[in-house]
Amino acid sequence: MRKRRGRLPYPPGPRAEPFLGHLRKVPKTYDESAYREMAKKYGEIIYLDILGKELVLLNSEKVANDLLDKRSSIYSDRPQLPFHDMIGWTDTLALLHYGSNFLKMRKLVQDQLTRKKCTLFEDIQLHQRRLLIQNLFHSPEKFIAHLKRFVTAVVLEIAYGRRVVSDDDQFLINAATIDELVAASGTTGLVILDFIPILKYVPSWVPGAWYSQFAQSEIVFPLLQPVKVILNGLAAARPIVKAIKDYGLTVVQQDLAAGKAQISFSSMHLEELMRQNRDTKEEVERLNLAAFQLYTAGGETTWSAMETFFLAMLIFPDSQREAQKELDQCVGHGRLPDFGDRENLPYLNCVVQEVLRWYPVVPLGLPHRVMQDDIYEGMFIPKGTTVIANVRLMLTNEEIYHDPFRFIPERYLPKPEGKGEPLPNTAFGFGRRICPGRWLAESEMWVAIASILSVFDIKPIQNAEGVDIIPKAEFHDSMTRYIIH
Ligand code: HEM
Repeated sequence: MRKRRGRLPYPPGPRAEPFLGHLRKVPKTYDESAYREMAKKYGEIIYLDILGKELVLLNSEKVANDLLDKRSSIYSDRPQLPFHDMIGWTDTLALLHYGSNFLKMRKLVQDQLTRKKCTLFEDIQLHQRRLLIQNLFHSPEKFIAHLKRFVTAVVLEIAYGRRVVSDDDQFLINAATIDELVAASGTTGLVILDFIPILKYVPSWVPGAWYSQFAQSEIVFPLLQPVKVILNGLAAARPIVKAIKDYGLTVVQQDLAAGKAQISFSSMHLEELMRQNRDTKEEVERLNLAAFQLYTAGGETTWSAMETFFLAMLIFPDSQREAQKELDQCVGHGRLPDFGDRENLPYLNCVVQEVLRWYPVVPLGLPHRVMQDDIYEGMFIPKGTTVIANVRLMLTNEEIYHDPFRFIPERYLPKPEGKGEPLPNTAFGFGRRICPGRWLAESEMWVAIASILSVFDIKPIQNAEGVDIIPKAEFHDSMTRYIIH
């Protein structure tokens, strides 16, 4: 353990090399078994220095809660993310630095998405799930597209009051472009890589370096092809992001002027600002970014979780049958489940939780940054350190979750039916940055999962010999995680 100028030690970690620090000691992509080994060796909190960038990895829920939750007042900043800055991404809530603008924008979003207020959006979800079921019935092979459309349509209607009516709706196209950008934040980092080739070796999970994984991948992002052709760089995406950011609120402003705006997050706040004569450029821009964040943060994450649900049902068919048995008993065959059934379907509720735990959508959470020097259990954590919660490790901790790599929904049921294991709340992050959309996400997942299982069996396709092809649980990691097809 190194000493900080002869005083308190940093948290433990591998031995560093001059200049490179721990660059060569950590795996290049997010290799969870390597980080598991590291955690076994060095413990709940690990210090790493990668080319002078100080990082602390938190490996247990206790330490994450102690720092990110209980000391939230100093652990709620985000690190500098130059590549995301280049595409004009860092003024959105999720990446915004802590400060008064963040607090105001966070309040706007959070107040709208409380557990209670989410019930206001149930009709939107019920309408969209009906379309989801119809779409799955007509073209089950396009289930990923249907899931994307479902989650995107829900958040779009909440944000802007616009109902998606066709697949070529401009809002859907914008959302798809944004999804690609989030995933490809890297490819476009090639510009920087050209200048500082050593960055290629920075592990892709290091915040701001997601690009390095994609720089070498062969993932194709069709909507972004023109961007790559023009400049092969992130900066070229900036005007696209700006245009998409402004699109939604402009539509709402036009609808309001024409007297045909539907009630939505944007219309309500805009009208309120106008009523109070507070519709300054700054306030309107904050609202614009908050609305934009609703559908960017709320789309890909929830869709990715739904995709994980399909995978789990293929690999663990017994859980599917158990949930269907419960649905048959409680809801019967004459109707689709609705939110009133939620409390009567304990097993199904556990399925939703287990999807969030089994393969968390954001396995390393979003990075936090400590705003002042701190001391934790005798260890020194310098101001400016990036703090990463290894959520995947926490949610597969054998001391908390038995047989953690298996999908076992009943683990959450009280004893003796279940094991009374804790719900995987850490999947939504920590402290003042905890996901404000968590109630909505769970509600969308619930209604989609309950409806799908009440009318369909999820089964694997078969090869020419009639043998089931069960996909592997393999994921791409970008900011969120999604399944390799
Ligand atoms: C299964 C679905 C979802 C998962 C797993 C998820 C997870 C997360 C995580 C891990 C964070 C970072 C928390 C931290 O920094 O400690 C986050 C932030 C955020 N999420 Fe979600 N999320 C989901 C759905 C949603 C939805 C539906 C919305 C809104 C409609 C949303 C809006 C946001 C926003 C605005 C932030 C940034 C908060 C901030 O930085 O203060 N999320 N989410």
